[in-house]
Amino acid sequence: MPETSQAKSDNWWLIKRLLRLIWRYRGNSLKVISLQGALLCLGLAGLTLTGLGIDYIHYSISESGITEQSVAYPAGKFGFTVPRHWKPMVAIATIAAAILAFAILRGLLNYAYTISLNQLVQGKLVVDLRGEVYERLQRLSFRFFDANTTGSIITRVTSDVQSVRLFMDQVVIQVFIMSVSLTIYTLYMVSLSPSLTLACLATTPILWLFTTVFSRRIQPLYGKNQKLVDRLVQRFAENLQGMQVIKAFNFGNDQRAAFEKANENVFQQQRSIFWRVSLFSPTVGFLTRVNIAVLLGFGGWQVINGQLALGSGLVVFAGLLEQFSNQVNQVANVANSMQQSLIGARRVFEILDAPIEVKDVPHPIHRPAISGKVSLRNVSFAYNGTQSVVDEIDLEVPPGQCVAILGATGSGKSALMSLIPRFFDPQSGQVMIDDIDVRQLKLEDLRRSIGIVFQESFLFSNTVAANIAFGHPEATREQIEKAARIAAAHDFISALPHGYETILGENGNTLSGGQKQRLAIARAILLEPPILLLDDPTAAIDSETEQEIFTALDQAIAGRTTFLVAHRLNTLKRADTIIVMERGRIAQRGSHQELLQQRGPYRRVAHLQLADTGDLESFYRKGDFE
Ligand SMILES: Nc1ncnc2c1ncn2[C@@H]1O[C@H](COP(=O)(O)OP(=O)(O)OP(=O)(O)O)[C@@H](O)[C@H]1O
Repeated sequence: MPETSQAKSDNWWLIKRLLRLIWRYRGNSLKVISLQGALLCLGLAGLTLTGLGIDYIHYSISESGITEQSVAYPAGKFGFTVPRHWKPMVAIATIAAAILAFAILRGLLNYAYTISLNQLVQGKLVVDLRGEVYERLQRLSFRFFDANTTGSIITRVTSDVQSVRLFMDQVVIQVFIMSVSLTIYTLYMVSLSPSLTLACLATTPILWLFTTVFSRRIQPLYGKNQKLVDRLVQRFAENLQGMQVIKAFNFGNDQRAAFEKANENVFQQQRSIFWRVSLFSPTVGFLTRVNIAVLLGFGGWQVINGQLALGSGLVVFAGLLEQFSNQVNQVANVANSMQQSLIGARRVFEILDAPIEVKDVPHPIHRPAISGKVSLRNVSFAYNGTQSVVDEIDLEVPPGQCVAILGATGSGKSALMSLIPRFFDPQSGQVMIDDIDVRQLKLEDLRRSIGIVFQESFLFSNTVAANIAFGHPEATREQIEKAARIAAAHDFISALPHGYETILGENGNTLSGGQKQRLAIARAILLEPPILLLDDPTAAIDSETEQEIFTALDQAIAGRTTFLVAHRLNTLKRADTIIVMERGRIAQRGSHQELLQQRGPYRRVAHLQLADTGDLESFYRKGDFE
């Protein structure tokens, strides 16, 4: 398909989708549109009364002989008339009072309209849509987050959702109001003078043409603008997260310059949009003003020749034309909002439509109690679908056993572990728990049976207790403290100013690395899961604290199937089985003693560490090595 027709059909698809979305709010939209309808009627009534008033004054002047021209008694429109027996001042005061009453009513209705519209778009549409996007983000797999930057995701949930709102209030409702009012104004004008209507509206087709060209030109600019904003937000978020590195490497000025550049790019892009929009609105304004000149010339001539009444004819016509022009002027805003909302909507729908790769099968197996047997059968996995980072792995772990994983960085240890809680699904082979393929197990049951501690753990800006009970808010204080004791965290928590109720800073930045990891361990073991995944939890911790944690963890590991990524011999020795990974494959497997007896990577690592600590000789003396 050529690019333009592809873009056109894309836009149509988006518009249809947006209309379906808005259809959900038809009740409230109808209320808003009805209020606008009432405002339109009141406006017309006020205008008609003004025309009647002027005609009546004109008539009264001619009757009193101030002017020689004879004027016909004003004919009422829409039933508005002045009874012939009324005194002139009474009639004029009554008309003025009626105009005032309509104006007050209009003001009140306008207020109701603004409130209803705001409730509809901000209180309903935006809130619902944001909720849906958030909900979807929770269910999307890690692959989505690898492919999209945090900055882009944040702008989609914030400003792009607001752009979708524009489609409702600035496009759909506006177009509806515009079509109805333009039709009514045109009919009213035709009823007053068909020839004057034709003359005054002659410029309208040029206006439509101009608007179409404008829309086509502006849309790609909005698209580019969103991308630049994404980049700006991303840079900002990274700067905040990496503040420590920036300061440590004295890179503040360069980062500031880079940020300013991104900021400038957004500004330049917005300026180029602003230039076009600023040029478009006055041009449309000028075209509509041409009509007013025509009205004065041609309409004035009709009044002088007695073909048109002064008030209910020319003045009302002028009022209608003014309203007509105001509505047509909105075309520029509508076209602008339309392009903005289509760009935003496309980005929001990209999230709502992103495939949920890891999800429950239609009738998943419900297993609240799992014994913890884990089997991997010929499992291969590639992040990108082609290059395996886990390659044909077979592993059988009976319930309650501890498997330690050793391997060089990038050998696939984390990738292997991430297949057990289904952070990813393997391309081939099966991961089984209690002899059930994890893809058949209810995802909630699966994740509930697994406690995980990552290399670096994220803590929320909440209390210590809430962080430990994260994911299990129903946990009692007793359970929380028990988990903290097992993770050797109770003592330092008790020493905090408010103990378990101490509020942590963002990502627990008021704690040390070791303290954070201990909270993460407490969080993982809180509900005593049958399976524990410990992905090098002490990587960033000194060996003394590591020993302290692992001594405490012995109690947690006992009786649970545990996968433990570790590098230090003292930790590895605790495992029933050790597997050594190399480029996604298991290069060696066995117990500590068995592996020490074999030539291979494990023995090399052991050798190096023992030499480092000065224990190598004593090992040889004890005959641990061949
Ligand atoms: N999200 C990802 N997308 C694509 N490739 C990835 C992703 N995460 C890791 N990789 C790559 O997959 C391979 C295995 O990574 P993995 O994190 O499993 O290694 P690891 O053994 O746990 O390393 P480390 O000890 O450094 O944590 C590496 O080559 C890595 O570059």
